[in-house]
Parts: sequence; C-alpha cells; structure tokens
Amino acid sequence: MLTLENMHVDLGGFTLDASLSVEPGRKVAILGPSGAGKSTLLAALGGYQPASGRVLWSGTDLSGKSPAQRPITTIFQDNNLFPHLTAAQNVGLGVRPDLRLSKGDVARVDEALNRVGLAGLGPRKPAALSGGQIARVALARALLRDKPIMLLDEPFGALGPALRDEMLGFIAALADETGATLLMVSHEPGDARRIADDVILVADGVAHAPVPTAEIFAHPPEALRDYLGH
Ligand SMILES: Nc1ncnc2c1ncn2[C@@H]1O[C@H](COP(=O)(O)OP(=O)(O)OP(=O)(O)O)[C@@H](O)[C@H]1O
Repeated sequence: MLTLENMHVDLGGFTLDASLSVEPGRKVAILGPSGAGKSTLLAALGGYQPASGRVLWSGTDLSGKSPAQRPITTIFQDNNLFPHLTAAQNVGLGVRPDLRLSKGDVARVDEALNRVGLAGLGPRKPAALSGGQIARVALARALLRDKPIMLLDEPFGALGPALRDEMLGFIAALADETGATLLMVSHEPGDARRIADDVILVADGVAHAPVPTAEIFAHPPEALRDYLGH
C-alpha cells in the first residue's frame, strides 16, 4: 500500500495537501485542471519536491529518502533522455548510473529494448528516433529500474492519437505483467477511462483519495465536472 499521510507541499503562493492511499498494483490516473498541482504531487512522491507529512510504502517511511532510494521510478513529460548517449546507453542508466555495464547488464538492456519493440535501434541517439521510439526508450529504462511504483507525468503528450493509444495499452500491459503500481498524470480523461482502475482528482489545493474510474465519471464531483466542461 502506498500511503500519503498529511502530505503538504508549499511552493510559496501554491500549496497542495494529500492524505490518501493507493492499493498495490492499481493503475491510477491523476486528473485535474491545469495548474492544480498534478505534477507537484508526482514530484513530491518521487522525492524531487520537498514535502512535510509522510509517504509510506508497505509501511516503510520514504520521507527523507532521495529519489534513487525510493521504490519509485518516474517518467517525465519530456522522457528525459540524454541527447549525447545512444538509446542503449540511456536504457543502461536504469541498470547502472555510471554505465559500467557487465556483459549480463548489456544483455538485459538488449532484452528491455526488444521488449518495447526497439530491437536493433540501441546504437541510435535520441535525435535519430521518433517521438514514439523515444517514449519507448524511457519505458525500457524504467523497466530495468525494476521499481514497484511507476510515476508517469503526461509522458505521451507529444504523440499523435494512434501512437498515444498504443503506448497506453503497452504501459497498461507492462504494469499488469510486472504488478507495478502506476500513477499517471494525464490531460486526457479518455486516458483514464482507457487504462485506469482509479482516479485521483487534484483540485483546489487537494489531491483527493482515489475513486474507481467508472464511479467518478458516472458521478463527477464539481471540480471534475468543471474540468470536463459539463
Ligand atoms: N517552483 C515553483 N514555485 C512556485 N510555484 C510553482 C512552482 N512550480 C509550480 N508552481 C505553481 O504550482 C501550481 C501547480 O503546478 P503543477 O505543475 O503541479 O500543476 P499541474 O496540475 O501539473 O499543471 P498542468 O496540468 O498545467 O501541467 C501552479 O499554480 C504553478 O504555477
């Protein structure tokens, strides 16, 4: 169980509060108006943004732990690949940040690239890859990090509808296969309907407890109704 106990983020002029729990293995969409604090919530969970209160995973307190020490991997909006490294090297960072890879590590990188459909593209640098391929490299790296919680901050925002749909299906299948707990920020309510078990609504300075997706769309709270334009 992932539990946020009185989490409070103060950005000076903007505050976000969260007290909620997410069951392990759930796929959760984070929805809410622009500027509501969705990215801030992920950043605080990942350890990139200081927050008071506690974040617990299976009873272990993660507060005070660095991003690398947390059982969490984050895929950011721009998929944060290093432009001077090849796809394989970018994936290899998921195994060893200093890229001193053993033969076994290199084999694992190849396997991860195969798994995301990028066999043979390891030597290419990001500039020679399409948007969808870049998203897949970021996913392959996240897979190798092998953390039980995966945070995605609108990672497919730059992709066209067909590719976006394909990547969503792919990430949902991977999460099912690995049993990872997925929290994904999205600007598309359709993404939530497509893959999320639950929705966390972020609005008015609060990240609300997750509600089953079908339920929240059947009876949207006012903040979600406004956001959906109903
Ligand atoms: N470093 C900062 N200092 C002060 N305020 C900030 C800082 N970063 C973000 N904010 C503000 O915090 C609020 C929440 O931002 P955040 O990026 O988390 O929202 P969001 O819901 O992810 O928005 P969007 O959907 O537009 O990406 C916004 O009002 C933003 O202007």
